[in-house]
Amino acid sequence: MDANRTAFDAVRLRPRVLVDVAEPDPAVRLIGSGLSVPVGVAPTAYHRMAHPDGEVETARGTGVAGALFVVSTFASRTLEDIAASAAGPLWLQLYWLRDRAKLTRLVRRAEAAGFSALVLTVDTPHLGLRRRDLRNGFALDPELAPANLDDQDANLQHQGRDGESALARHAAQAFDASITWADLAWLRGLTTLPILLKGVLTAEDALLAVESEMNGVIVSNHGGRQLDGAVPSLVALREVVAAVGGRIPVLVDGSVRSGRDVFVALALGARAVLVGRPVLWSLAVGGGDGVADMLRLLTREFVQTMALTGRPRVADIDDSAIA
Ligand SMILES: Cc1cc2nc3c(=O)[nH]c(=O)nc-3n(C[C@H](O)[C@H](O)[C@H](O)COP(=O)(O)O)c2cc1C
Ligand SMILES: CCCCC(=O)C(=O)O
Repeated sequence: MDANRTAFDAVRLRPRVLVDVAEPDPAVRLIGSGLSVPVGVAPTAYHRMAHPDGEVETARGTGVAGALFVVSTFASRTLEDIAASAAGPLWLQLYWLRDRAKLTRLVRRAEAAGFSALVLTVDTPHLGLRRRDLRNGFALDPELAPANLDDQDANLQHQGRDGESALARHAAQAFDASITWADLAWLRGLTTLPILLKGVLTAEDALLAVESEMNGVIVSNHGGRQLDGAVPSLVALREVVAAVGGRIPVLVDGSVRSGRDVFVALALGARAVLVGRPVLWSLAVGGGDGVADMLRLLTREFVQTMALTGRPRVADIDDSAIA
């Protein structure tokens, strides 16, 4: 997690001057959707831990800011309720469940509710070793549950033995850790929605994603929550962008905390970024309005960086903008 942040801080900008920057334009199109800014909400579980109305508020605030919302498999509100309060594009993040009938139902509901892409998270065959969750015996509040999995039997609300995390126990029960590249054909055949792979950190896997007819990759080390010591996502971005060679969009997440960071990611070849923890913090503080404020702050900072680097259009942002 620290290395993700350090990688952003290490980048320096090369501003060009005497360029007409009277009206920088931060808007983009991404996988068929128009966005006011190349930013999306990263999938994070259980937004009702941060706000009583959970993902419904996140969707409202994200729509106000003209950004994208990637809804987690572990959303704590139904896909239908989230869609009803969304004013912008929604994508659904998937974990590959052992129960393929359940996975299929999730995809069908996303299609029916108007979700416009799927994001398969591939860095979590098992949950990472999260020592704090083990020490505090992490379990969900009895009020909370994964609203889209009909998993009443999941025992997520029950603390287990000392040193056990209910999340890790549930992941071990529910996730299929045996899937390989060959299994992607099944998902590809299930739906016509675009599919992106989240959690790619190498050129080799990015090439396999292209060969597997995936529609995008999200370069991510899961915010440092999975493989401790993995390469920072901003560093991995360079080799992934080079390998993909513009054939499919590359997104990145991990410690994006300002509009300058958004600019840096785009200069290194990302088409958009996802933001995780700041969404939960702003949701806890101010609900949907808090999320909208945070995303508009990122947008203002991004526009400011475009102006002061002399790159008034998103298409002008390339690696000539960084030292
Ligand atoms: C509390 C929390 C829950 C998360 N839940 C999910 C999830 O359900 N699915 C997923 O693909 N990633 C999940 N992630 C990872 C995020 O999507 C993202 O990759 C990571 O947080 C990096 O972004 P950040 O540094 O801006 O937080 C979670 C991250 C956090 C902090
Ligand atoms: C069982 C997975 C929980 C959500 C997740 O991906 C995370 O906590 O990072």
